[in-house]
Amino acid sequence: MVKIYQAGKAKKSPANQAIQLKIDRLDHQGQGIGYWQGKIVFASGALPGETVDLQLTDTKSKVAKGKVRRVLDASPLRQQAACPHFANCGGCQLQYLSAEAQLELKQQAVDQMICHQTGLKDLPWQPAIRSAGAGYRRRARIGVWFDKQQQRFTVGFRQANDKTISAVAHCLVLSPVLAPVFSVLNQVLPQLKQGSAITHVEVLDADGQAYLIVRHIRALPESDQQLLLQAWPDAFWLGEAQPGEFTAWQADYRPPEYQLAEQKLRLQFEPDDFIQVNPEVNRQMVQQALDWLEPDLTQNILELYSGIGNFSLALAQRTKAVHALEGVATMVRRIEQNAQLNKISNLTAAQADLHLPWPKADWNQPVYDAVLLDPARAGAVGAAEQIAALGPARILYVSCNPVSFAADAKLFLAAGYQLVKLAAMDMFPQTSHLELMALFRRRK
Ligand SMILES: C[S@@+](CC[C@H](N)C(=O)[O-])C[C@H]1O[C@@H](n2cnc3c(N)ncnc32)[C@H](O)[C@@H]1O
Repeated sequence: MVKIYQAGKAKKSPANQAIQLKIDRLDHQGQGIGYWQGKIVFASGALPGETVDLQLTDTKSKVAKGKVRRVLDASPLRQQAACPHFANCGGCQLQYLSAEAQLELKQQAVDQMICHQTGLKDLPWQPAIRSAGAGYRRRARIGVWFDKQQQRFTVGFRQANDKTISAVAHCLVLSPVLAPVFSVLNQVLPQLKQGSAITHVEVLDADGQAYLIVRHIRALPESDQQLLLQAWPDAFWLGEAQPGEFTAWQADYRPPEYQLAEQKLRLQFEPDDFIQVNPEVNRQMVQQALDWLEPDLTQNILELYSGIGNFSLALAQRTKAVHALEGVATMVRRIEQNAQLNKISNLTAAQADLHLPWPKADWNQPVYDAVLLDPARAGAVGAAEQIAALGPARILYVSCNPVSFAADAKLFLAAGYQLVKLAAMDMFPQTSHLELMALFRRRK
């Protein structure tokens, strides 16, 4: 089909427009909200009560977005960001608030959003699970960029809303075990023959043992591998030539694992398996799931989105039987291996895409006392109705996205469940993200 070019009306670029805005409240993504010329305006970097000089980046008929250029009247909650990379790095958007204030404002914003979406009032909030504001991340992706013209490497994180890598020498939220990564890479990369083949390095702190997974788009010669190994000999090093294809570089390599000390459990995993990023919050979260579900040895539990068995093993220790479903087949094998490793025999697992209509299967029967689900950010797309159709007395929902949680909660409420407990879990301090745990009970 021939496309005829028609010149549209010249639009005024919003990029040049700056406005003064009074901020009313924070939204669930940590952005300030204000009103201007009949539009709702989302102001990144602004706090409730502040007046800011805002650079508009996008305007539509009813909505606009912008970035704070200058705070004209600051909130008493505003503080100096602790990290020198705050202005450029894409990671920790809320550092201009204390960890306490971040959690309080995030919970308030999520409360308003859930009430608005579900029609509920007075949500049954329980005490939040808190976290240290620094050094909590056990996993991160460190970007590597080679500038051909200047023959120079940049090691760091992607800048906010940008593909450019911003040089970082120290990361506030990364586990201290992984802190050497920046100096090690900066020192060794220029010595490599094929250093420009490295696009990023994934780092992992598995209960104190550092792992470095080097993603390279061309083969790395043996001599380059040796230089990397020598630069941090206590770490385990792996190469990743293709996404998901890992080669351990050391003969004494052992797969990463973490422990859940309260439950005396060990969980092994592979470098690309999902694990919860904040080990201290994860430990408390698993314990809280047990406390809220109160499993006993007469109960059958269905667990959905089970990953490598983070909740499954702990549940199986306290119940008659747990059946775990997970979309990634390799992680299903990992649950089974982890069950063996911990001598647990009442846990079964299977692979299923839970967002498709569920098949007729032994596990798809209304025989469960409780269902635990912990979906990815998209939420339980299409699964919520199928869970409710099984009719468990209790549903425990762990969510990393309050928006998809609110949509699913609405479906559970409509299917006859009551929200009886809700708690924030500060899994990602300094960022706008908030993890939630909710307990639903079927009305009699
Ligand atoms: C937030 S993680 C939780 C994993 C585990 N509960 C934990 O605490 O480590 C979500 C899990 O859901 C799985 N998943 C994502 N989409 C899925 C789908 N459509 N069907 C089944 N599993 C899915 C992912 O592979 C991942 O393991």
